[in-house]
Formats: sequence, structure tokens, C-alpha cells
Amino acid sequence: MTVEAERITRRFGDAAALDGVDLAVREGELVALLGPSGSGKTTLLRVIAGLEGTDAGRLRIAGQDMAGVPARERGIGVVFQHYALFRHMKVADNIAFGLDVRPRATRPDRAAIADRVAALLDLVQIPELAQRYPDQLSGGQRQRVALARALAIEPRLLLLDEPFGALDALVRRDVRRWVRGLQERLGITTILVTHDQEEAMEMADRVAVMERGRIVQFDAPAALLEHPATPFVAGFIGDAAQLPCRIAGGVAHFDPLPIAPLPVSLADGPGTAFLRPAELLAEPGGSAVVRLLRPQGGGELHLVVEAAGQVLDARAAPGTRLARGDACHLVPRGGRVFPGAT
Ligand SMILES: Nc1ncnc2c1ncn2[C@@H]1O[C@H](COP(=O)(O)OP(=O)(O)OP(=O)(O)O)[C@@H](O)[C@H]1O
Repeated sequence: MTVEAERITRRFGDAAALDGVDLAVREGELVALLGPSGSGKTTLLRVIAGLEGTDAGRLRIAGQDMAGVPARERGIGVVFQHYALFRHMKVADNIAFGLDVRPRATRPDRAAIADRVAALLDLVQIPELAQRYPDQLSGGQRQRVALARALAIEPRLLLLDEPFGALDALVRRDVRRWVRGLQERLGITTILVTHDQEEAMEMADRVAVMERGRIVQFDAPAALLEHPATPFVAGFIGDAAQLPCRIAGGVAHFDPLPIAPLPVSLADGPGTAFLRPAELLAEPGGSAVVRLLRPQGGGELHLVVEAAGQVLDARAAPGTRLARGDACHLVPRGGRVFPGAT
């Protein structure tokens, strides 16, 4: 199912939670909506689900205009972080719920529903848990049940709102990989809301970065990392340090910071650079001081250095002789520079 949002605006009072959002999701694609708190991710997901109205703009799903189409008729499966399972219902009944509540004319018979539930329990790999209550499950198991419940109606589109937020880091990583595999196998178009960039970058075919009710860039993860469209995206993705610089003769200068010049193709003037830890190589000697260091594996070190009153994350190549308290300087191996001070 394709999803096309055109100039969607949603206001709450004077503030626009969505401010002219354009988004085109392809058939079978997994798209992540990534952005800071309050940037409009959940509102956009709710508009697509039909749970939230709009003040302007148009939404089409599979080419069909959704104006006036109620949520229950959109054929969308939804999993919210806080969309709790029904505590008084067993797992199997939770999964069957979306089918049980259908009007008689479109409701499968009891045997067909039982078959579907059994198949879904197999799909999410928890067939042995059918007769348990939600309170008797782990967080990861509950998430699988929530997903099975969303899939029970054979949705054309799956919307996931921070679905892994309640899980601890290790379980979270496993569950999200498993969800991505399942989504690919089923070929179901999916939109995932997250504020966790690692999750977005790992799971999504394309990531829509949101800032104050707008999509500021919509691109493949690698393109976002290498070619951020704005300083906001450059700062939000990839844990980069934001540093003022001065551009002169095709080179960015960082003084008073002990960072070697970085070639750029920008006109002379002030600039703002975004340098990731892996892009700043520490070498012995200079006005920076190594404060902390941590082995990265493969002989490389992650360093925290202090220079000109600023703390920076950097790396040291295998074999570099640097210890805590040593003097060093930094050589950029890459980085993104935007014209103008920010
Ligand atoms: N029902 C509502 N009434 C008033 N304001 C709302 C309502 N829903 C959302 N907003 C506001 O709209 C903006 C966008 O909210 P939204 O929940 O979409 O952001 P988000 O990016 O999902 O944030 P988070 O990551 O914190 O969940 C916020 O400023 C929020 O306060």
C-alpha cells in the first residue's frame, strides 16, 4: 500500500503540530519518522490512522483519498507503546479482538478466527502462550502479542508508534530485528515512529526527519549520514559535535581549537561544522588534553579530549601512543560544514 500525504497541516490552538507535511511512502517500504520530542511524529501517525483530523492537506492510501474514511475502515494495523493489551483477556482473545468486533456480515466464523489466531501465534513465535494473560508475559512477549493483534485484521498498512520503548536495550534490539524480518517477509508497508536514531537507521528503508511539524529531510539512512540537508539534521543524526569555524580559501579553520584545517567547497566566511567522533583522529602533541579513553576494539581508542574549554569525542588509530593526561591535537577525517554561524 502506498501512502501519500500532501501539505498536511494540523493545528492545536495557535501551534501547528503538523505544518504542511509531504510524505510519499512506497509499497512494502519501512519508513521511520524520526525527530525530537514534540516534532509531530505521533500526530502524523494518528492522522494516517484516521485517529486525528487535519486542518488542511490531503491523504491518500493506495491511491484512495482518505477524507471522511473512518479509522476502522482504513484497514490499518496499529501498535502503540502504551496501547496496552486487554488485561482481562487471554493472549488468544486479545489477538482475535479485531476480528471478534467486526459486524456479523464481515466477521469470519469462530473456527476461522481460531485458525487465524493459531497462525498468528506461530508467526510471532509464541504458540505456547495462547492461554496466558498479559500480566504473565515479559515485555518482549507482550510486544509480539500486540503485533499479532495488529496483524490479525490483515492490515494493508502497519503503523508502529515507539513500539519498543518499554523494552530494555538488549531485548529491544532483538525484537526490532525480528519485526523488521517479519515485515519484509509479509511485504507490508510500515511506518515506524521513533526518537531513537539507531533504531530508525537500522530498521528503515528511508527515514523522514521531523523538526517542528515539518519533514526536513526524507532519505535513506546512509544519505542522511553523508548528506544532511540542514544543520539541524547534521546535528541530530550521528552524534556529531557542532563547532564554529572560519572558511577561507576552500578550507575550514577551527582555531583556537587544535583541529587541523578541513577542505570544503564553500565561499569564504563563517561556517558551522559537524564532526563525528570517528571523524576526529587524535595525534600526540598539541593543546588538547586526553581526559578519558576507552578501547573500541581492533586497537582503536575512543577518547574524550578537552581543548580551549570544550570537551570533544575523538578516536585514536591503533598504535597511537596516547594516555590519560597526554597532550594531543585533532585531525578531521571527514565532516560536514554549512555556511554561516548558528
Ligand atoms: N491533543 C493535543 N492537544 C494539544 N496539543 C497537542 C495535542 N497532540 C499533540 N499536541 C502538540 O503537538 C506537538 C506535536 O506532538 P506529537 O505528539 O505529534 O510529537 P512527537 O514528535 O510524537 O513527540 P514525542 O516524541 O514526545 O512523542 C506537540 O507540541 C504537542 O504538545
